[in-house]
Amino acid sequence: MSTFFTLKDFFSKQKWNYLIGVIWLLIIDSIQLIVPQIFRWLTNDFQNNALNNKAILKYVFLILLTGIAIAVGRFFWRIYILGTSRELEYYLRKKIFDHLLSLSPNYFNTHKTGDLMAHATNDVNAVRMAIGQGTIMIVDSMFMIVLTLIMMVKTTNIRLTFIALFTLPFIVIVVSKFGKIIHKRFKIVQEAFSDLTDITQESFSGVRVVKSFVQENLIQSKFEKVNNDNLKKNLDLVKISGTFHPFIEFISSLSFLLIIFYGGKEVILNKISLGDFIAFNSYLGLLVWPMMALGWVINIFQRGAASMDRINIILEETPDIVNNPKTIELEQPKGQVQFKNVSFKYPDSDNYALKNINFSIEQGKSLAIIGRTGSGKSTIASLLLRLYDAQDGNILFDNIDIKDLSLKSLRENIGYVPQDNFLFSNTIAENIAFSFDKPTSSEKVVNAAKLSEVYNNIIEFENGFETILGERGVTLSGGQKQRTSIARALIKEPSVLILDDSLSSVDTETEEKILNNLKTIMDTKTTIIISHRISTIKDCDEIILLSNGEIAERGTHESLLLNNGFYKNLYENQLLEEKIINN
Ligand SMILES: Nc1ncnc2c1ncn2[C@@H]1O[C@H](COP(=O)(O)OP(=O)(O)OP(=O)(O)O)[C@@H](O)[C@H]1O
Repeated sequence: MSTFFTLKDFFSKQKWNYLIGVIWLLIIDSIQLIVPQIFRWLTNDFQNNALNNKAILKYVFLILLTGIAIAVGRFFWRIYILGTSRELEYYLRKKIFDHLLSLSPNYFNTHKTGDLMAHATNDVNAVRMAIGQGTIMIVDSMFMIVLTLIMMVKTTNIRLTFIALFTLPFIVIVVSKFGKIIHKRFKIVQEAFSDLTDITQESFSGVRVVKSFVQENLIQSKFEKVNNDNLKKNLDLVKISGTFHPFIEFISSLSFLLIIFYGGKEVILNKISLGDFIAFNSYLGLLVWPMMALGWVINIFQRGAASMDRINIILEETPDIVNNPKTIELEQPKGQVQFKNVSFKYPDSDNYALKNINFSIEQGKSLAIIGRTGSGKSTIASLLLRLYDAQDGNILFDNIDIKDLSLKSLRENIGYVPQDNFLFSNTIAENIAFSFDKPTSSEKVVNAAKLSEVYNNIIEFENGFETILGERGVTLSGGQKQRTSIARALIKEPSVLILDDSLSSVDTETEEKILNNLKTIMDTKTTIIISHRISTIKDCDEIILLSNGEIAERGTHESLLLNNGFYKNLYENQLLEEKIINN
């Protein structure tokens, strides 16, 4: 039960709904117990020749009335208990989603999206079933067992009731043995489903790569393997559930045999009336269902508990990057950035991605970071945004250690254009205005689009800024995506703008226009440009050249050329490339 402790807030909020539902359930159960009594009266009247038309009508009316009452009552307990379990589904999904959002980026490097999706769907469903259907069955079966036993003793005698209960201990043993196996197998089934969701998600996210490399067969066979594995694990579960239920049904129905034998004898010996015997059998019929329900409850609870275990693992995960107890908010940010002896290793990596990095950018100045692929350029941006924390050294924003700033304040003041330029399946306007909680003025959106030189492309689309992007709409070209991402960062009017290789798909003419636009709006702000192209960064106030995570060269474009180092080499190679292309 401690597995479900995570849901205590939900239960304390919803306890009244559950209580009302349970009360309705108990009322209906009690009404159900009247039905065998009606049969008993009817049989006894019949046996005593007291059954006339009026009596038959009375019994028909009574049966009808109990039928209606049961139907109405069932409606209410369904609404209160099953309705509340739907609320639980909503609550739990939101809790998982909100918690995942609070986790640091590294969590998502080590956990597959498909797996997380499976938790939010199948596992949440299994918990809902346990809390909804499971609760109904446990309350229902316990109450029915107790009341039915009382009615059985009252209708006949304690001896016959004990005989009817002969099978109960066997049921308890079978239930506990099977329960453990079901728990284990259901966990395995859920893991297999996670793998299935994962491969489906990955195959279709990468469908363009799959098609262009003509690897449909490879993906198909991978899917087939996982699908097959999922089938096998489900069949293992079905086998155990398939043995469990008939077994329980068989054991519980043995009671009927015993009662027909012993009860029949008591009728012959006139110890009980025929009416009593029929009512007793009806009660036994009522008892079989709760006994079987106990079996189902165990099955459903074990599945729910297995899924809750899996969900708890996510909910217990703590974010690596959190606010300090006392955080500072940036009041009037200037955008000064300083790296002091910063060294950093990615989690689970033995090598330093950055080693002893030192630089400082004053307000209104620009810094360029250049270097071979994998030299650590993007890592500098990630550290400044506190997507990771450096193991050594300090990073200062306006002379405050970024670990002392609130994450919100720090990130709100940085306009980041990431390398992957991810855009959501929303309208272009919504993508550009992504940093605003409320809809922002279209004038701001248009202005940002003009500054990033994507405006003319957007207005050419039939729906302009209202064009929907992604799976449900238009696919932008690489350059259009990059410029839309730049607009998304510029609209924030950030104190620090980071362009991470954000002009690589833009032609040099457009690049120049964008850089000129930036010069005017960023004159009092800080710009960090990460690039492979020297044409993008040559006008920056300082350029640092990274090599294997270390600053190998630094200076202005002119001073670096005089250095005769790797930078000059790179510049000459790029000039040569340009010449070849232009010829
Ligand atoms: N999440 C991560 N976990 C482990 N290692 C990582 C991670 N991200 C990057 N690295 C490694 O850190 C090093 C620096 O990566 P980084 O992305 O900063 O390079 P970069 O200079 O920006 O490269 P590029 O020009 O290709 O974008 C690389 O060796 C890379 O493999």
